[in-house]
Amino acid sequence: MSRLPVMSFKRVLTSNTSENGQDFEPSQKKMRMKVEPVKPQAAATVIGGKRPPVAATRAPLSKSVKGAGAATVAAGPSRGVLKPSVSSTAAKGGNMKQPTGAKAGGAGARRNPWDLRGKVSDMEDKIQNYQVKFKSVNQENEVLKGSMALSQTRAAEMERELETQRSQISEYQKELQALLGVREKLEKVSSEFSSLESKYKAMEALRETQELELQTLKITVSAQESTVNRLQANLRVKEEEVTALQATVSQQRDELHAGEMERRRLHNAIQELKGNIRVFCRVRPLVAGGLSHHIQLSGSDDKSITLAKTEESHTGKTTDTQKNYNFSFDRVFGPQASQQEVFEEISLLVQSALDGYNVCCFAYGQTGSGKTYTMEGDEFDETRGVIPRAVQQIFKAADKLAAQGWEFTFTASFVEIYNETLRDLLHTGKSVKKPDLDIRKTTNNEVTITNLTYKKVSTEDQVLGLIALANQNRSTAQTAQNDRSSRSHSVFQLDIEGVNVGRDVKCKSTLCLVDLAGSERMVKSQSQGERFKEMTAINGSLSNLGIVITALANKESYIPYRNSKLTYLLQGCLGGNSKTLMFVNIAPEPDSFAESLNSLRFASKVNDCVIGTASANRK
Ligand SMILES: Nc1ncnc2c1ncn2[C@@H]1O[C@H](COP(=O)(O)OP(=O)(O)OP(=O)(O)O)[C@@H](O)[C@H]1O
Repeated sequence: MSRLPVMSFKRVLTSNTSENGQDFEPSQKKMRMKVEPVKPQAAATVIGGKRPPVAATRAPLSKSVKGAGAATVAAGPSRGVLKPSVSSTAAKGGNMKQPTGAKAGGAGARRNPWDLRGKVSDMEDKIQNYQVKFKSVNQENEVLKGSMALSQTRAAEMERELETQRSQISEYQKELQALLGVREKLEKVSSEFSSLESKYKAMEALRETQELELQTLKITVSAQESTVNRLQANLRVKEEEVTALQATVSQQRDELHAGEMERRRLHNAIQELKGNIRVFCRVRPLVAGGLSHHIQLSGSDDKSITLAKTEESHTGKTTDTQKNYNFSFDRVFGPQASQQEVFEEISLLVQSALDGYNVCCFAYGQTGSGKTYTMEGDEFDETRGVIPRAVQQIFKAADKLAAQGWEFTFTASFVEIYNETLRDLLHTGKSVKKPDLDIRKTTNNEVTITNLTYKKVSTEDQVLGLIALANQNRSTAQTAQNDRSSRSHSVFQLDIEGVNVGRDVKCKSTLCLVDLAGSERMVKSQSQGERFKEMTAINGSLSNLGIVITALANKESYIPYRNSKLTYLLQGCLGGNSKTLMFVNIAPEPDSFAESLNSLRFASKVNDCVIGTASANRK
């Protein structure tokens, strides 16, 4: 601040004062007139913007220092204006000695070079003037210092205020931060809210859809309820009908059962009328074809057979005599009779087996007469024999009876009797030594064979499989011992057990199908050694069969069943509680005449027997 007067001083000299002092121009009076109205505002502008305090202090200063000086110094650019002020002061003060020449010369007049005193006087005026000015500046400086102190105080106050405001701003910033956090939360909440709102809208839409569906469902349910009501009403009607039908069914079942029992009774009565032992004769066709002349079958019925033998006259003088041997049986089948025809007659007895009666069917005749063909037949359907057909009938009938509440179990066995020794034809073991078979009687007086294979069967095929196995076992033995099958009896047994739980009825029976050994007489075969033994055994068992049947027919107290394995084994199927069918097979060749006659005689004896009334094994 203190440089101002110095600078101002020099400059005033430089710019406005010429070497020759021309700054004291005649127009200085005009200049002073211009300076006087300097306003405080101008000073305020120069000081630099802190207007209010400075303005307040400058007003008095302007008065004491003649305002124009102060204003001139402060204004700077108005330096030239100072000259008139000084001139004015000098003029007023009258201290300045006006050079005579100047006075004489008036304004703009220069002192003469020689007017040194005038010049000195001018210089002294100038110095005085500057001193005044210096004082004024000093005063102004002081004022400015005071102003500056005030300004500093003010600045300190403002600093404090600023600090206060800063701290307030900091507070505000914190609050702003907090508010920003709040705003963030608010935004989050807002977005959640909008998400929830959209969810709500979706839920609302769903609810509306579901309400619609509910309405539809209600309508459907209502429709279904009425349907259910209608159906329930129908159901009640149907239930009543079912109850009535059940009563009818029950009644019809009773009637059916009664009918079935009646059928069995009548069937049995018919069988009894036919005789519990029946004999069928079957003549095999000639191997070479054509007709046999010595066998005559009745054309009127199917029950008679005549063996005619023409005896030549020993002397040749008389005519040859023909001797006829007439036999009649329950049925005689000629060479043309099919397996089916033959079986139709037997099927009634097979039915009896299912009804609970023991049934025994055996084929008797000389070797090659057709016993095996009759009992087993061969593999073709139409030539199947009695055993496969009987098995088929039994399983079919059992299936039908199942509808009436009957349940059946079947057990099959196949045994061979050779030389009074039993052999299990269903044995499948590999051991060379076969277990000994022995005929025993159970506590129920039933005949059973120890160690024999008893197979449970439930289908026809299973039984056919067993028959095939039996034949295989027989043929194996046959190769070891020539023509063994002709000299052994084979006995197929099917044990049948039936139960009708609903009716509390049970039945039990055995179907026994026997292919007997060849019945040749010993005389003809002229057997010796092993063959003699075989023939003895065969003849023994066959003759014992005849004896047993005769004893049964005569109702003898003792029946010699145990005299042979065959009769012992067939004990259950022969006698009072059984139905017996005997096939007598005849070979049609002329050289078999004697054997045929022998067979027919044996069969005739059997045919004459009337075995007591059979009773079903019912419980
Ligand atoms: N009714 C028949 N129709 C056609 N062929 C028959 C008839 N009877 C038997 N045969 C045939 O005669 C032959 C002898 O019959 P089969 O073997 O049945 O006699 P078999 O009495 O059982 O003899 P074996 O005592 O040796 O067993 C067989 O080839 C058989 O096919």
